[in-house]
Amino acid sequence: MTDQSVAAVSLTGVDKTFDAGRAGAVTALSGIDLAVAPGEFVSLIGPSGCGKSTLMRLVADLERPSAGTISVFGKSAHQARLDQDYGIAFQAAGLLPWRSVRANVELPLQVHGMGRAGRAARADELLELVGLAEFAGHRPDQLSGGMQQRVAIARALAERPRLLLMDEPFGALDEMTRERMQGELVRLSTQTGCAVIFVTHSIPEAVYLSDRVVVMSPRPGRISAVVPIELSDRNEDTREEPGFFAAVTAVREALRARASVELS
Ligand SMILES: Nc1ncnc2c1ncn2[C@@H]1O[C@H](COP(=O)(O)OP(=O)(O)OP(=O)(O)O)[C@@H](O)[C@H]1O
Repeated sequence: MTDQSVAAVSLTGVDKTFDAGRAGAVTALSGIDLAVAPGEFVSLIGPSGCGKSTLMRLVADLERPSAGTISVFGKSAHQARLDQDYGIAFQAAGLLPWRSVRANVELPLQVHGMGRAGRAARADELLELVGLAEFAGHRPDQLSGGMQQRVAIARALAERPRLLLMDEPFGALDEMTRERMQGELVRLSTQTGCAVIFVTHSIPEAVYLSDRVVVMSPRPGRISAVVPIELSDRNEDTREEPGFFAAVTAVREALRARASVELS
């Protein structure tokens, strides 16, 4: 059972500076405070270079913060990575080219000792979900970029994680597939109660998916606004509803407000 009193992810006073050689130091993130509750869906949005991917990489323990603390379900980011407390779907699909699509999806289950029949059943279910059932026997390089991305999402979901870290996972998908995947992701996160941190450049996507949209600004990367999204439901009609447009406008204005401060 999930302990609701412990944040899924908590960042406190987090800074990240990169040493960029002769170009000097780059402050990618400064003073980041963010807590994501168990089961909460939070999107990160902001202009290119504002540190969205860096923030995700810190949570996933692929980078270390220069200052501040990060915890994942009350553990250090490092321990959470060792314990594989989350599923990851990042921009590059990161599939193993020599394994079939099915074997890629089964990989985390295999690593954790699940038997052959259980793995196969779960992989079938997930490949059905992402619309790739008939490609189970293909190698990743026989699929388009968007299809590879869907395999990566299926793999991230394989172990029913209580946290998903997703960095522009739908960026390479056509609009119709993207909307279908958004619907599936909402359904999945609601059904499984998993928390999600989701990086996107799309305002409507962030609004459709999220409980809160975190708006970031660059140089240095900071959180400039947090917009709560209060939609009663997410279904096929949601994108046509006045509440949806109002939320899109609120996020757009938060992004614009920041851009106009920078230009002035
Ligand atoms: N390994 C690194 N070494 C040096 N600088 C880096 C490194 N990784 C990121 N940066 C810098 O940190 C800043 C934030 O980069 P990051 O990729 O996190 O931004 P982003 O918001 O995800 O951008 P995008 O929307 O374009 O994907 C940028 O200025 C980038 O150049």
